[in-house]
Amino acid sequence: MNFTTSLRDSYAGAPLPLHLITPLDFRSIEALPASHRWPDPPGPDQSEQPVPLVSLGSPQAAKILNHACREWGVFQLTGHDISLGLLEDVVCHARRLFELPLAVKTRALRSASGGTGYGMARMSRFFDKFMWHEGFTIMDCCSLGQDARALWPQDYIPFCDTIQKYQNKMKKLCQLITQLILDSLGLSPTDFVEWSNPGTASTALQLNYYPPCPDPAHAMGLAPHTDTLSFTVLHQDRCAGGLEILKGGTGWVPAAPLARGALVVILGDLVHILSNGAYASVVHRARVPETGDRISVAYFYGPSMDLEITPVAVEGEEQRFRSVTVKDYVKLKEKYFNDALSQLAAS
Ligand SMILES: O=C(O)CCC(=O)C(=O)O
Ligand SMILES: [Fe+2]
Repeated sequence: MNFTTSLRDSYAGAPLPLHLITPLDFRSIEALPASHRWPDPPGPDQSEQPVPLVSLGSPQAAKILNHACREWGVFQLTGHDISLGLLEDVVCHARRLFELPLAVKTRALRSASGGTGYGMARMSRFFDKFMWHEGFTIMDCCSLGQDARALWPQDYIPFCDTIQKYQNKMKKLCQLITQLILDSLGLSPTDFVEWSNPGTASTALQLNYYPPCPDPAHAMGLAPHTDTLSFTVLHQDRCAGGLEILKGGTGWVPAAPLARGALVVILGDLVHILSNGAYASVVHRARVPETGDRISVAYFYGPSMDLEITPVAVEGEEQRFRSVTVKDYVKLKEKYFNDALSQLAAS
């Protein structure tokens, strides 16, 4: 029998009420409702240097990655082998999904204690206001088939095929990124096997949709948060009005793709813990575009839920965090959200 916990199981203990799962029917809205109006979110700082660019295979890659992880907690990635065609296909399928009527999308609604399917961002319960966002989360092929069949009973296969192809490619890319990150922290090949075993890795794919908004300046696409696992690989369908990251000492910095097909890699809490705080787990948010809609595709990647993470020892430096298993950290994040890291502080 397999006792290994999956990412999906770890949500089962915290059921959500329906009003925190079902998004608004955005297409029927003519003015921004009070429930979705955020008190003047501060705007981005356009003067900051752009997010560092790591080109896989370039002789500078390791050096730029090291700098980006320490100073930014985010980098753009080019030189990967995810084709523009596949990136476009996955966005096309996401658009086809989000353009379905709400009554059809709710056939694949996330269950109260589930992690997969259609619905609001899970973090909605931590905020007073609702976000201008709809999401669709995929964790394994079993729920993917079931949800896709509920959406398109006669025609679900093309969606499943594209998603599976994208997940397979992403998993391989994430193994490579994990290796680069662990190398840069001076960890060994044994650590790499533990952190990036494709058979036990924790992964989730999240399709994000930000519909056209009557008052984008006062709406919030995704509220400020850090990602929980090792890192997230984000594909954005357009360059305007989207991802912003909070850079220490500067403020919000836009992180639109610098080149066609450039992916954004956002470091998460697990790498922050592993690096004893040296690598930033970057706070980020998504704004709503001024015009039109926006789609982003986030692939969350981490090690087995059973792996125990202990910060790397650096001579002369105190250990900032207690050791924690991935599954216990996911539980802490579910309970404390943006305060989860401080719960782990070594006393
Ligand atoms: O849509 C974006 O740019 C951000 C998405 C994101 O942060 C997430 O899905 O966790
Ligand atoms: Fe995120």
